[in-house]
Amino acid sequence: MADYIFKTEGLKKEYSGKTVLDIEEMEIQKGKITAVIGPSGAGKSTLLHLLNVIEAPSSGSIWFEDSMIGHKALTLDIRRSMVMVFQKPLVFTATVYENLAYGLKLRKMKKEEISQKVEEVLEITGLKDKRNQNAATLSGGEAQRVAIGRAMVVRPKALLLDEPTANLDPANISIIEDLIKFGKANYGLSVIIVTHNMFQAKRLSDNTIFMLNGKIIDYDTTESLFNCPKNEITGAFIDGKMIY
Ligand SMILES: Nc1ncnc2c1ncn2[C@@H]1O[C@H](COP(=O)(O)OP(=O)(O)OP(=O)(O)O)[C@@H](O)[C@H]1O
Repeated sequence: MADYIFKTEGLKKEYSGKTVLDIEEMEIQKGKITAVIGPSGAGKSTLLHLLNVIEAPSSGSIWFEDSMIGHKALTLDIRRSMVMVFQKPLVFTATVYENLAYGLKLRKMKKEEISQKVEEVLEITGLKDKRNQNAATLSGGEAQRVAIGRAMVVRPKALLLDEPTANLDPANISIIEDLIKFGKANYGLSVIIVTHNMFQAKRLSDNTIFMLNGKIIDYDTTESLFNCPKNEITGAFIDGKMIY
């Protein structure tokens, strides 16, 4: 088995003839948390969309473990092995419990197993007291905890997070970061998180990718990238300087 969860080669994305993503080669390590940082418009969300097969690349190839993936080659098994969570939490107008149980019911899991898995996630999301509340009435932070809990409860192999804690308060950010770490430690999740929060990237990730103008400028362990960046532009960016 490959030691990467995703691998790409010659990945390019163009919109109306303008190249917004151009990555020669990239591997995302399995079982690790990888942060993607970079200024607005660098192509971070585009990269996640391509990995999640929400959008097709203009050219290039993507592998999920040992399988090449794309719109024409995506088995249900692989589709269910990766889940993406967006900045704006998506919840169904149903109880918190029903939201968390949804994906498990879809997989035709036994009631007792669903209950056991949902109880664990209710505990780690801190939503036990809200189990019967309509998720549509939750606060933004609680709703995002439901969205990430729902993504994790089905035990995907990869969790793709696009700025999941933007606009949330420190308490919710802390719960969500603990949730992500729990998923890595207990479910063996591979996580890719796009974040504008440098402190979050440092706190949470094993590896960090720095993107600029659609390209990967730096890709290193988080410790090396933040403590001794090999690239001058990376250093300037993480110091909060304008780089464009
Ligand atoms: N559907 C689209 N049509 C045209 N251009 C697009 C489309 N989606 C993204 N782009 C462009 O691609 C570039 C990269 O966008 P992307 O959203 O990936 O950047 P980002 O690094 O995630 O930015 P941010 O941090 O602001 O979310 C931007 O210039 C954006 O305007």
